[in-house]
Amino acid sequence: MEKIKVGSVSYLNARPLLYGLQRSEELMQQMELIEEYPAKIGGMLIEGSIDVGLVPVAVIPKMKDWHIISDYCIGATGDVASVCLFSEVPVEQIETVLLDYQSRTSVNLCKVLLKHHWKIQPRIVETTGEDYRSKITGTTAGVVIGDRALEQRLVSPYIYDLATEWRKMTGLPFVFAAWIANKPLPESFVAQFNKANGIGFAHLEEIIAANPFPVYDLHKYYTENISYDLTEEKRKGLKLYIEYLRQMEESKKLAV
Ligand SMILES: C=C(O[C@@H]1C=C(C(=O)O)C=C[C@H]1O)C(=O)O
Repeated sequence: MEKIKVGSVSYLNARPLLYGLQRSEELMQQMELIEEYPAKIGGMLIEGSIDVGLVPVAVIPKMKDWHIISDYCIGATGDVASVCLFSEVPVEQIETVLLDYQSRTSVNLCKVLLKHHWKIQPRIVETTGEDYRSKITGTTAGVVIGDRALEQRLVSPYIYDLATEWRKMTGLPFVFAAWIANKPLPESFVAQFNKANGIGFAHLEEIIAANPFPVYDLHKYYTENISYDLTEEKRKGLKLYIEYLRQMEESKKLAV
C-alpha cells in the first residue's frame, strides 16, 4: 500500500505534536513525514503532493475538499510570542510592512488587523528570502513567524503580537495551523494519528532538552504561548478569520 504523505511545519512549535507520531512504529509504517516551512507545506497540500499537513489555515479557501483530522492545532489564546509585527516605530508611524515569505496565515492576519483593527494603510511588500529581516528598520516594519520571530524579539523595539491583537479585536482565540487533509483518509489512521498527536505533551521536558534554544524559554512557549487544543472557541476564531479572508478576496475582485 502506498504511504500517506504527511507534511508538517518545521518549526519548534510543531515538536510536541510530532513527538508521538515519530515514535509510533505502526503509524510510521503507514506514513511518510515531510517537514518544511508553512507556506511550502500549504502549497504542497493544495497541489496534492501531500495528503495531509499541519498547514496554514489560510489555505482553506483555496481547497476544493478539506478535512480537519485532528483535535490539535497551532493556536493561541493570548500572546503567541512567535507571530508578530516587528518595528522600530509605533504602529501609527509605520509606512511599509514586509510580509514573511514563510507564512500564509499570519501575513493575511496582519492585513486584516491593519484594515479593521489599526485602521492604517501602509505599503505592503511581499518578500522571497531571509534577507528581508535586515530591512526591518526605520518606518519599515515586518511580519516574522516561527523560531525566527523568537530571535527577532531580541532585535526590534516594538513588538505587536498578532494573536493578542486579534483577541483585542474579536475577543476570540486564534488558529494559525491545523492538520488538514485534501481527501478523506482511513478512519483507523485518523484515530491513531490524533492519539499520537497528544503524546508529546507528557514529554515536554525531554523535547526541550533535545532542542536547545537559548533565545526564548521553550517551557513558556509550549505551555503559555502556543495553545494546542482545537477547542470550540478556537473553531469560532477560525471561522471568523476565514470570513475575513473571503471578504478580502471579494474586495480584490471588485477592485480589478
Ligand atoms: C504560531 C505560529 O504559527 C505558524 C504560522 C503560520 C502562518 O503564518 O502561515 C503557519 C503555521 C504555524 O506554524 C508560528 O509558527 O510562530
